[in-house]
Amino acid sequence: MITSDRMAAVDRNATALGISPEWLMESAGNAVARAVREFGGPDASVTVLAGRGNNGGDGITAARFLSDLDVEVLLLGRPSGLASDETRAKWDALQAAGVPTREVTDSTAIDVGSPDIVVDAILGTGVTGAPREPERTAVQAINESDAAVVSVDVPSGMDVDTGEVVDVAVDPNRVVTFHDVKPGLADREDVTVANIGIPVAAERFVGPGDRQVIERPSDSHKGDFGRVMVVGGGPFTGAPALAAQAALRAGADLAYVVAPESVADQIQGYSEDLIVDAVDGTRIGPDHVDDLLAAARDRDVVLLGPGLGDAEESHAAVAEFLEAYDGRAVVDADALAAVPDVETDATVVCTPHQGELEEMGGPTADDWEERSALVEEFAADLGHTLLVKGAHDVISDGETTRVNRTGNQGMTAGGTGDVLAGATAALLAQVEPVDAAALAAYANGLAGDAVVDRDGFGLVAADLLPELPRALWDGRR
Ligand SMILES: NC(=O)C1=CN([C@@H]2O[C@H](COP(=O)(O)OP(=O)(O)OC[C@H]3O[C@@H](n4cnc5c(N)ncnc54)[C@H](O)[C@@H]3O)[C@@H](O)[C@H]2O)[C@H](O)CC1
Ligand SMILES: [K+]
Repeated sequence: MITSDRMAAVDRNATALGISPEWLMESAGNAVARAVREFGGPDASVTVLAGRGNNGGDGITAARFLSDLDVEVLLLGRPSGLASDETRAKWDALQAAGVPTREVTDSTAIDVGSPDIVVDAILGTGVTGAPREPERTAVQAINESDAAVVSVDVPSGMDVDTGEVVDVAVDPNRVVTFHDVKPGLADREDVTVANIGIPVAAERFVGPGDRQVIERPSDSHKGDFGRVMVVGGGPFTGAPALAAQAALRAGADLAYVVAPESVADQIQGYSEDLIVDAVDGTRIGPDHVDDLLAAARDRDVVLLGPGLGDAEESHAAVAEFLEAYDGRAVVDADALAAVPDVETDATVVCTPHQGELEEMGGPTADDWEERSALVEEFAADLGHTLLVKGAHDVISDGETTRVNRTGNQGMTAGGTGDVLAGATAALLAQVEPVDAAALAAYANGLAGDAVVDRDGFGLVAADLLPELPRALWDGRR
């Protein structure tokens, strides 16, 4: 099952793998044409009703595959109004093939005729709200015709994510949907799924399409993108500072560091963008837990671990905090050891490297494919999301598992994990855990690739910070 948002992300990932939207449309049109032949027999007459989006492009492509039959295309609009390059290319190919077409701009001029089969390629996953004109009349004309109806991808007018019909939708005899079943089509017996050549890699590997989960609407307010609180420092100071700065670079509105007073000034010294709150002493310990819980109430995500150290008292503090906390948390570094023994209502993303995973009782495997299956099982047992760092990062919540391939051997430098944890925390304030962890891993690796491509090896963790925005947004706004 796949939602339309995830489908759009996977499409984009396929493009990045060299599989162009035009190829996918060619496969989609071919699949529809095959279904029409199966359904209508060798002598069927066919009318394709095509909208201006890519759903229409699939129908236009199908008509070319059916050019040996009595086939006609009704385009709802003008060719100049076709929405994408690939649909225009398919329209030109249809014209060159000499398939008869009609352009209808006025809904009163819609005449489906009396073919054996109508192909419904009016609206697909790009529909918003109820069909407008002339699409609305076209939907009704299909439902009133005596023809058998084959819908392309989704019955036009239906919301594929919910199955809801706002006003009118096509009532088909068959739906040829692409790549995977959409939630709104589950439990229907008239649906077939066509493989259109999107490889497993486009879903499994995190890619540029995974960036589409984050948005920054123009009417946003301060705080909409999260307040992140980093709990750490004591034996180390750079780690919490890096993590908090990474949270800001990954889009958080405010980043707080709660650290022992012995190091608070030093942490503040790294950046004026950080809000540093000092607690007594030289280590985070159980005495601080009440204050941490109180502070966490006003924060969207808590990141536990950067620079915390492995003192017994700090370990105990993490465990006590998680037992009482029910918000969102990222757990990294020395804080990870507390997780397996803790009962918590918190939504937790753990970011171990292979060694830390094993210390948590997790699996080990050299081969990343085997590792990803084992990490999925362990995440399910643990009840938390895991981001296991390595040459191939494995991200799993026990159900959905993704693998990230960005990054390079320059990133073995100290502190890159703190940057990743901070970015994960920022994204966890905005999106679901597995999406946050996958995107953080992707962006962190891409940032490292940008630095090393430009400068060569010798990267330090702070180099990643200014690269994170481009890695996440690629100039999109
Ligand atoms: N990977 C795949 O699954 C592939 C799917 N393909 C097909 O592409 C469509 C989605 O295409 P898209 O262009 O995004 O959207 P639509 O064609 O569904 O419609 C957009 C079109 O319609 C206009 N519009 C939106 N809402 C309404 C409305 N309520 N009333 C009237 N008009 C509306 C909008 O302005 C656009 O012009 C998917 O379903 C598949 O069929 C690819 O071809 C192959 C890969
Ligand atoms: K359709």
